[in-house]
Amino acid sequence: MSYKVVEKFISINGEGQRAGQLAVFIRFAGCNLNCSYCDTLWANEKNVDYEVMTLEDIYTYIESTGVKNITITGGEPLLQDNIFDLIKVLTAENELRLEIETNGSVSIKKYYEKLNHPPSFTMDYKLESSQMEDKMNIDNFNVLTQKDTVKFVVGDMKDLIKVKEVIDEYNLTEKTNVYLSPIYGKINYQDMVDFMIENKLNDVSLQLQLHKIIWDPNQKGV
Ligand SMILES: C[S@@+](CC[C@H](N)C(=O)[O-])C[C@H]1O[C@@H](n2cnc3c(N)ncnc32)[C@H](O)[C@@H]1O
Ligand SMILES: Nc1nc2[nH]cc(C(=O)O)c2c(=O)[nH]1
Ligand code: SF4
Ligand SMILES: [Mg+2]
Repeated sequence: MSYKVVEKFISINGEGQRAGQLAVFIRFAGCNLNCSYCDTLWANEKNVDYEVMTLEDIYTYIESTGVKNITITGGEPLLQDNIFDLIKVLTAENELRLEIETNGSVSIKKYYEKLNHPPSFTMDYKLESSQMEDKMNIDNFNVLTQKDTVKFVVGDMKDLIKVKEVIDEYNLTEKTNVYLSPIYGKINYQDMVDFMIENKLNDVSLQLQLHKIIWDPNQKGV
């Protein structure tokens, strides 16, 4: 079994429930979507340079870092051949905490049905600004748990209004964690907080991508 890895690195997680904590990142090549704002489009290009790694190579690398939080991302990691096997191995280790960044278009059901300890999914709900909203697999909302997160990456007021509608329609804050994150450089943070106040968005967390504040926002490998 082999995987197309475009980068692997240690950093702090800049996003999600474990933001600020050390994490080891494995980024896979290729994606089925083409979000208007994607900050890793390079990883989705057909001729991107990648390292072929076996399951054992990835496991050995992760173990060698001594870091317990693992983030698997991309690209769209769930489309990587044999990704189920890698997730199975990494979730079988009690002391590791696996987080998967996924784009909301791929079914995550089988991970709940077949694994004793499913990973934590951070699943985007792509809004109009992304131009990918019609690709969402809404069925995923039925399987998410308190370990998971739905993330809305917002670019404007219209996106924010939709966020509230989707949260209400699917009772998302009762099922799972809900995060709001700005498209980098696109929307004023204070306008987002004002919207949260005006609409009583309880149980929703505003998230700024820490790594884009700490490092150059275009820097890879951080
Ligand atoms: C690069 S994606 C890879 C994983 C998966 N394809 C997805 O979209 O969730 C990782 C996360 O970065 C977010 N992201 C990408 N570009 C962004 C940007 N310009 N500003 C804020 N978040 C961004 C995505 O929405 C997603 O939550
Ligand atoms: N530091 C850091 N944290 C992250 N959390 C999720 C990331 C991603 O690209 O999926 C990411 C990333 O690219 N860098
Ligand atoms: S789904 Fe993720 S990797 Fe794919 S284009 Fe959108 S943000 Fe980029
Ligand atoms: Mg990123």
